[in-house]
Amino acid sequence: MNDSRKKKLLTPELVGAALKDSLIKLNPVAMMKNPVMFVVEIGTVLVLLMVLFPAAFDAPGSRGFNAAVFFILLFTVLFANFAEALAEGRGKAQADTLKRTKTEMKANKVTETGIKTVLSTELRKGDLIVVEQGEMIPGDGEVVEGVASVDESAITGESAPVMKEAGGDFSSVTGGTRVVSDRIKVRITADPGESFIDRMISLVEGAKRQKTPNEIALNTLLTSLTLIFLIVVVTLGPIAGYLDIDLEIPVLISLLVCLIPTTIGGLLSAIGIAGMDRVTRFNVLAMSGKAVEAAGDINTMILDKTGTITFGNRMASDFIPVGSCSRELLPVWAAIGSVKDDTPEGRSVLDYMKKHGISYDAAIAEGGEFIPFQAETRMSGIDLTDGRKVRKGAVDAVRQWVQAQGGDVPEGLDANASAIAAEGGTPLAVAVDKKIYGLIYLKDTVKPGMKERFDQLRRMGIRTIMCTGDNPLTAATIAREAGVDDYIAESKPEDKIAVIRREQAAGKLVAMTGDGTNDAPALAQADVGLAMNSGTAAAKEAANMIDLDSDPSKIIEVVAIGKQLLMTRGALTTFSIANDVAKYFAIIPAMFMAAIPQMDTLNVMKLGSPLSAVLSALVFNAIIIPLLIPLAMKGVAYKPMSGNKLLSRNLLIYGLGGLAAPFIGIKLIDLVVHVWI
Ligand SMILES: Nc1ncnc2c1ncn2[C@@H]1O[C@H](COP(=O)(O)OP(=O)(O)OP(=O)(O)O)[C@@H](O)[C@H]1O
Ligand SMILES: [K+]
Ligand SMILES: [Mg+2]
Repeated sequence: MNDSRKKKLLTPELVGAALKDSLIKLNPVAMMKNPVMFVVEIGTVLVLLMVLFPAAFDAPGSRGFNAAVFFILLFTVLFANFAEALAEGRGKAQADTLKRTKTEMKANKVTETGIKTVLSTELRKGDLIVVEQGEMIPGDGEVVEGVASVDESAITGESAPVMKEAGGDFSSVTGGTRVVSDRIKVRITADPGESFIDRMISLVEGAKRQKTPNEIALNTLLTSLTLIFLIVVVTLGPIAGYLDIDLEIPVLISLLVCLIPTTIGGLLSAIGIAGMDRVTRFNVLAMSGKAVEAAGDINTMILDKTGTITFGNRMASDFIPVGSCSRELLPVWAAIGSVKDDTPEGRSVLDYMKKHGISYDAAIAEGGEFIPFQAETRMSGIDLTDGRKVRKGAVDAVRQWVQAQGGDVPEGLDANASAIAAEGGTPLAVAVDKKIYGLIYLKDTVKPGMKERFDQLRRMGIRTIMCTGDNPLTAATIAREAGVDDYIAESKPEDKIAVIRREQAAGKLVAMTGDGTNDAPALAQADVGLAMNSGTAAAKEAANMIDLDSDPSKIIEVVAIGKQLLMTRGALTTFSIANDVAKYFAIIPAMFMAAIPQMDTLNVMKLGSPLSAVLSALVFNAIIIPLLIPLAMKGVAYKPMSGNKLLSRNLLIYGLGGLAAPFIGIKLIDLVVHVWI
């Protein structure tokens, strides 16, 4: 998949398929979706009828000229179709590659009577399966038991295997990937036909591609312009008749086609498709073009800390006893409080014990009531059968829990917690009933290169806010180290949504990246929600983009592509309309010159003859479309700078360029055409 994604823009196969598709797209039913080009198609058919049956028309004019007009018009439509077909082609090719990886697989389904081998297509949401080392994971799901390394290259193109484990934010697995070591039990989360690969196929195929609100608005504008020029040209006939000038229908049709915005009309959908495709080539799946466009206008970005800005494997790296607790006792209670905690943090406590050969009596925990970690309480633990309650969690949460029972806070707790936090670590307090025993030092590191990436975002005019459930001191340290603009500590899932809503209420567009189930509501609320592929199924479901490489800083590229998409569309619209204005000056004087000699002052271009003027303008109008296909596909050049600067620069280049290009182009074409007629 990744290989095909990075393929060159043009291959002979892609061009061949696009040529064929351009003919198929001539079907008027399909053409009607693009009103500008549909008008050109109707004109083409009319002129063809005049070439074939001149006797049926009042003033058909010269047959040779009409035939020339017919061919140029036909190519105008074909060029526009070709642009769209070419943009769609890469996605179709990718979809074919994906479909080939989607073969039927065997699955080991867990049933009441034991493990049964079934076909992957028989699996339904909620089914439990077991996947052994070397086997393909037969469907999307969440690991409910075990840890395994999984080769996800089929979807991400990345050959290094990734760890998947029950409980945490790294529990979701994708059908079609392979377990390279160990064995996991997986609960299936998607019915057949609704899997991640299925969604990916329909995405790259563009099967569900819908016009974005921006595209619809632009289309309405282009259609209105077309309608206005249609009225102008239709009324021109009688006016010319009154002045005793014969304007034949093919000449009027040519004039109309030159005046209506065919350049942008022909390239509009190619620009949108190519923008989506550029996002895909960065290994990001965008669920809609709307999401990509929204990314181009983002003002604020919300990121969570653990796993996004840091690596996210918060591991117990040290134990710091406080008060009268001994160095030996603290890890034991921490471990007893973690025996059933299958979050990465909880498991890391048990790993520490194993690694350092510290033994403890796990039997104490037997029969106890496990208290799972919750983002709301920020604690986890166990209520033992003898009545003792063990808790570990965020320092202030545990402190409050102890104080509520009338317990005291030992000296040194805060100082030690602050010391851990100041290093960017997360301190977890451990308590049994009324007594706090000490701290677990959870270590995590900031991913490299974060500072540069946030600098880049700042230059694009985007403010970054880190939202974390962690304490204010740890949050401040990591925020400083990573270089975010602002941070919010001790935030619960609803706080993230509140921040997003607050920004949105101030008229800002908000992007959010996340991977956890607790991020899902915020991902859904944000204008651009980018979920990590490593994240939970809930997060991926809620988001409108998924990063296959699970690199949250990738949002920077997505924003750049979104901006580039909006700019490309704006630039080509400006160019197209400026072009049409210039064509007006080429054709109108030439058409009326014979009858109104004063028109000659307007005839700045001094074209060979009225007929060669019309043909030259029409040829220019047609060939500008294929000439601009590379720009439409690649997008205009983008550098991080303020929106206003970019806008004025583009207006200058594409507005003035659009005015000048036809004068030069039409004059050159006329020099050649004039020789023939
Ligand atoms: N397994 C656990 N048991 C007890 N407490 C935990 C556990 N995991 C985390 N905590 C505590 O709860 C706090 C909130 O954790 P959580 O994972 O919800 O943060 P978050 O909202 O996802 O933010 P971020 O991912 O940005 O750090 C942590 O800072 C830590 O103090
Ligand atoms: K035009
Ligand atoms: Mg988290």
